[in-house]
Amino acid sequence: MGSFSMDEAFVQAPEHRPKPSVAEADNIRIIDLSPLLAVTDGDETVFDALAAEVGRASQEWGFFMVTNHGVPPGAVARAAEAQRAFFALPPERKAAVARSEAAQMGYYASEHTKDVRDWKELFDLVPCQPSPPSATVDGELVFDNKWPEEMPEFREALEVYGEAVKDLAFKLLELIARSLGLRRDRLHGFFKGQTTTFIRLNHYPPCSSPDLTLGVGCHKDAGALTILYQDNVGGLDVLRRSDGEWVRVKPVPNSFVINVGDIIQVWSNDRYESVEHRVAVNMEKERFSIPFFFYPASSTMVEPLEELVSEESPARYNPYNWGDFFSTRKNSNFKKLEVENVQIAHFRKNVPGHVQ
Ligand SMILES: O=C(O)CCC(=O)C(=O)O
Ligand SMILES: [Fe+2]
Repeated sequence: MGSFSMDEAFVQAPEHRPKPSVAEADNIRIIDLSPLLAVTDGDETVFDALAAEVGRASQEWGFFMVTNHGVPPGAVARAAEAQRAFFALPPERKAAVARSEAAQMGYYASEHTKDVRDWKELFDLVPCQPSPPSATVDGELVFDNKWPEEMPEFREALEVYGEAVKDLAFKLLELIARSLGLRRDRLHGFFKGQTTTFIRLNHYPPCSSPDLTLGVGCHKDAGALTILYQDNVGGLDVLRRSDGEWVRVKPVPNSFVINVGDIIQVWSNDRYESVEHRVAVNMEKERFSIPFFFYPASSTMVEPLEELVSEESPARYNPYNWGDFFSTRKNSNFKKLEVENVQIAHFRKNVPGHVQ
């Protein structure tokens, strides 16, 4: 990998540093999606049972795992192989596809989460490249993929992977909608046209001081859903709601971790809450992960769904424009900021009797 050496930019405040040992999470819901493959359009019972499981997990934890999800194991293996090959390239070849503030897809080695540098390098790409002229968000962000030269297999593997995971994303979106008592396709409209969905390849090199730093600082995912592949090293920690403890999510072969994001929290008017998570690093092993950030169209106004709002349960958030939110976030991850990053809490209404 490149040359990461420990310096103060990576050091977390004492309260954010990982403890020397983090308990493994138990009771995580692992939802077997194989019944979905068998469901015919007329048979809603099986679908509803899965939706109920997704609903319970989203309430209790804000995340769950899925198996038998329909993404071919070969497509995952090839994407993971391409990822390893890319990060093993010499620094100058990675620099040739570096992302910039204006054109945000590509390679990057100094991501910040809440103003502390993450111990990782990454590569971002969009799964569905828009046809020219390139799509922009708010006239600012350019979503053009940068492909490394002389690595056709890298591009091919990630395009195939992106298509397959996109299918899973829509299945999960249907389950979430149904779990909230809505029509299966209730949320589809937000993902029409040019979405802001992107795929991130993460590489966490071994670290000499894993007690001081994090691969990704604690955060919540801002989008709708995250579909995360992780290798078998481990390091993803989630904040357990029942007791506020950090617990480690043990890698399960052929599974994905699904995070409920902030947008679903807002759409559901707080029935579901997005999960706080972070990544710990270790001294011996590098780690790889691939989050697929399922994000709506940039023009989307995010607000509690009208079906879930009533006199007894008034809207807890003011509407916000996703494109503006996203570009502000992306730019702030790019560099250190003097001000607090934009959060959904900034759009929370003061609802009488509701203590948050
Ligand atoms: O690497 C992981 O397991 C999670 C990464 C993550 O949370 C993120 O990129 O938002
Ligand atoms: Fe995340």
